[in-house]
Amino acid sequence: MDQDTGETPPPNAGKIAACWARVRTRLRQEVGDVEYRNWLRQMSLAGVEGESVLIHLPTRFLRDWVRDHYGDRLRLLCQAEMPGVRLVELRVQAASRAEKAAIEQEVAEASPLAESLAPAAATPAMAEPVRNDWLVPLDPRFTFDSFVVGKPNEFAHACARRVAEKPAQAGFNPLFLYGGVGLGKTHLMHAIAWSLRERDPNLSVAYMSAEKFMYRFIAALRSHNTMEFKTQLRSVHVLMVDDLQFLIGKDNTQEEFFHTFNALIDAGKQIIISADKAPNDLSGIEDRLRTRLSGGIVADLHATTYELRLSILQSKATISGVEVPPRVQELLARKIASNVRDLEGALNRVVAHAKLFGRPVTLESVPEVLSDILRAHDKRLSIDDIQRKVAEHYNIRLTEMASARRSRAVARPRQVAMYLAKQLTSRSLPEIGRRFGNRDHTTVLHAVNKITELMAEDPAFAEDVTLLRKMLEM
Ligand SMILES: Nc1ncnc2c1ncn2[C@@H]1O[C@H](COP(=O)(O)OP(=O)(O)OP(=O)(O)O)[C@@H](O)[C@H]1O
Repeated sequence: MDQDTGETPPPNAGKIAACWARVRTRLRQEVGDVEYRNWLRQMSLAGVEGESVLIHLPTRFLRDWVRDHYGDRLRLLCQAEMPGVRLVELRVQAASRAEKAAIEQEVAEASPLAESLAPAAATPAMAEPVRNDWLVPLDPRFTFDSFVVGKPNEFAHACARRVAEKPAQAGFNPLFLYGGVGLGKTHLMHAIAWSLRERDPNLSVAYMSAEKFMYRFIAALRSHNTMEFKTQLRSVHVLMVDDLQFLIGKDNTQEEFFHTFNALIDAGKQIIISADKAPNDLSGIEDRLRTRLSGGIVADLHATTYELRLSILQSKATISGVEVPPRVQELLARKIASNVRDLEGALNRVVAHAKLFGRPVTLESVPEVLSDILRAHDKRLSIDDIQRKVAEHYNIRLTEMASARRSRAVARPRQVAMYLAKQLTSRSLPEIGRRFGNRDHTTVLHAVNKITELMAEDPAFAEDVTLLRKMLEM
């Protein structure tokens, strides 16, 4: 009689149990103790039905994990040990008391390697994930769906997707994301977390900034509660730490992070780190930590390209529900090249303005709404730039800008260039004159007045000059 269930086991149950024990042993030998302990030891044999072996696992996440990572191997071992068996069926069901006891027994007999893990890491985490709100403040906007992929971020994005689909895979652990400010590191980390939690709500995913890690650690030290801090962190399945560069020079916190990192990686948990630089360029980080940080995959987010900025604007404009004409998107994508955060900020302001005043977004209204932002991002236009662009536009030689020739074919473009130099740079009239073949400031003034006049008289000419100006401003 089974003491746990009160049922009489079927006659061949002993034989099947022995076969199952051999399957487990062989699996353990093949994958190693650490991997076995993390992913496989909670399997329990539920029986054999026809040609199928039924195996229970306590959570959907574990069931999927075992199926995806060990399914084939498990089937082959079962076929080898149990004649007549062709299939393995994995089901989600909590283990009975007897099964739990067997698992505990197995943990007690675990290898020296498993026992040498930091004590807190030995907590069986899979069945009872520790939930701590401070570990997971995720931004609902930062998902894979809202992340726009382009050349500069496609590798980092592909790595993030991979980790979200198959966490803790060899070669992808840790995942180290780096890049300049506002390029999407945090966004990608949150997207991984959302994706993992969507697939298994029981999975405990911890996301925190390195700064938060430090404050929590210091608070734990002060309250003599470091054990709880360690236990909380080491019981998670996936740990994400954002802006690791914050730990530079914080020796004690770095040391603690190093131990947490090791304990989790050795226990087969996934770690995701972000920083502003690649591990090798993070000066002030201990060499041993640097080495471990580079031990998985390192992916960088490059500065955005015009095309990516445009795609991001298109995507965010659609979400905003306000019509943002393509020309306005092009203007913003050209002007605000620093990072996505700034680009988003500019778009948000344009959208908020349109909603508040009920006015459409136009190419004319944007420079006004964003005057401060655009000024800050203005590339300093030089008189050289203007002369080159104007000469190119009117198909004359650049040297004509400074020549003494007075024929209309060169004099008018020269006047346009002087006019634009006055409009688009902060140079004085005498300074501009000097750059146009040492002309007097009154000649520049005359050019400015003449062009203003012609623009008022001739719409086609005005359009031409306005176009030139826009091209220069972009
Ligand atoms: N490819 C992208 N698609 C959509 N939005 C993006 C993309 N890249 C960045 N963003 C947005 O830009 C903003 C800044 O991104 P995020 O906070 O992830 O940058 P970061 O690299 O973590 O910056 P920091 O180094 O300052 O922490 C966020 O609102 C994010 O949603």
